[in-house]
Amino acid sequence: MYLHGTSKINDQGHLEIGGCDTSDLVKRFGTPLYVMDEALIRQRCREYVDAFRATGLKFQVAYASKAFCVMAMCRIVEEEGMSLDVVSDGELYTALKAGFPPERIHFHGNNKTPYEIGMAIEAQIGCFVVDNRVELHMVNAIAAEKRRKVNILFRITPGVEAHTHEYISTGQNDSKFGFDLDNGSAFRAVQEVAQLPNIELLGIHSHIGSQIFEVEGFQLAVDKVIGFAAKVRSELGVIFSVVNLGGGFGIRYVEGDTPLPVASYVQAITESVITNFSRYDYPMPEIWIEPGRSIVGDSGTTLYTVGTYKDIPGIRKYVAVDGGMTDNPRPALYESRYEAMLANRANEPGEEVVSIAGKCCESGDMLIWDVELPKVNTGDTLAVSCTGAYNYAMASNYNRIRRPAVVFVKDGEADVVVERESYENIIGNDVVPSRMKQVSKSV
Ligand SMILES: Cc1ncc(COP(=O)(O)O)c(C=O)c1O
Ligand SMILES: N[C@@H](CCCC[NH3+])C(=O)O
Repeated sequence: MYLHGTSKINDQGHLEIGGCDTSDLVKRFGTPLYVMDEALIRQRCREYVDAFRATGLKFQVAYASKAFCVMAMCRIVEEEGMSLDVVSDGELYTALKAGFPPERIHFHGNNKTPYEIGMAIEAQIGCFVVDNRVELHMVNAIAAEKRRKVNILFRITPGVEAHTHEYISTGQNDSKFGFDLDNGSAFRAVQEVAQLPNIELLGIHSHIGSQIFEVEGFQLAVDKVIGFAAKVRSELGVIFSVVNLGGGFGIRYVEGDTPLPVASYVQAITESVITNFSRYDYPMPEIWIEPGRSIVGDSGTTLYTVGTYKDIPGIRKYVAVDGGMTDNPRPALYESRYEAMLANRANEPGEEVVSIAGKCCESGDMLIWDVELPKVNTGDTLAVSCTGAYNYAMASNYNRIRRPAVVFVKDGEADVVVERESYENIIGNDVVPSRMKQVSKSV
């Protein structure tokens, strides 16, 4: 397993993260356990902010909180001077409760409800990224009711297909997201804004997909954006002051993944904006981006306890852990691949190739198909790396499995930022109607 950030193998032959021995973490907090390397999260935030600062351009780096949205994470993002992108009332609520400055919050999503729009306007968030015409009119009407003028960006589909899994690519024309550039709906939307007194159009947004390793997709998107911006300026006299190029910057999950350094993505994007906008003699806009995965993905490691195993001679050996698709649905959803190691025997050489199964009643509940490990025993600790993004965020209670705790580790200290769910949490929203027969005994 590749060791990210502060992860290392210590003198006891144990995996250590953020100065904490994972064997101690397991004893203290139990498993499954999400362990987040706080120094690495902060390093990633700074890589983006520093790379933009070096350009001298106006910018905002908005963390796409959908990747991992908890209050402690919102605090880090605030402390690192970034903005925050939310896509639901739940994410907005989390950010506001964490004391995140509302003016640095951007609200995304293809179906914001009137309630969510009202809540965000009341909170005085920085801007809405408006996805479609119905929403545009809804935002204007709700803003009018509340006697406010709200900032928006238009999300456009630039017609760029990033090379990524079909389910996580979003920039192509046949997409549920955004205004189409090619069929004129984006242009008509800009025309309509002139009639909407409670809307202030700041600019345009494009997101081409996720887990992207090349810069060409972003450059193509900039090319489309400037073409559109120039047409809008010449035909409607409207000038965009913000261009948001979304997120999607890839990370190294497994050997063979070849992400670029953060600074290279930023450099490619800023250079492309400078070149293209200068070519049209267009005033340089503020550049915004929205990384999620590349801020938190490689900081996360999930620790599991090995339970049962089953050897099918000539076929494979299944090793089952105490979590699975409930804490990491990505392999089941996207066939995503992960690396793993035995955290309690981290120096021992590989002896067998096994497949890691989860504990759900579901054949597809597999975390890793083939991984080389020392001979695995019941009770070993399995560490799966790169689980910081879209794991806790997408976790479920399928089979009524309780969601694991999340700890932040840094300089030898471990702080719980999300408690392990309790049985009370599991049944907390259940209601047994009084007409149903009372049980004589309860646990
Ligand atoms: C609009 C938008 N912005 C930002 C992101 C964050 O993407 P990533 O986590 O790949 O950086 C996404 C998710 O793909 C998204 O849909
Ligand atoms: N949730 C996805 C990516 C979608 C990102 C949001 N548009 C993942 O785990 O990779």
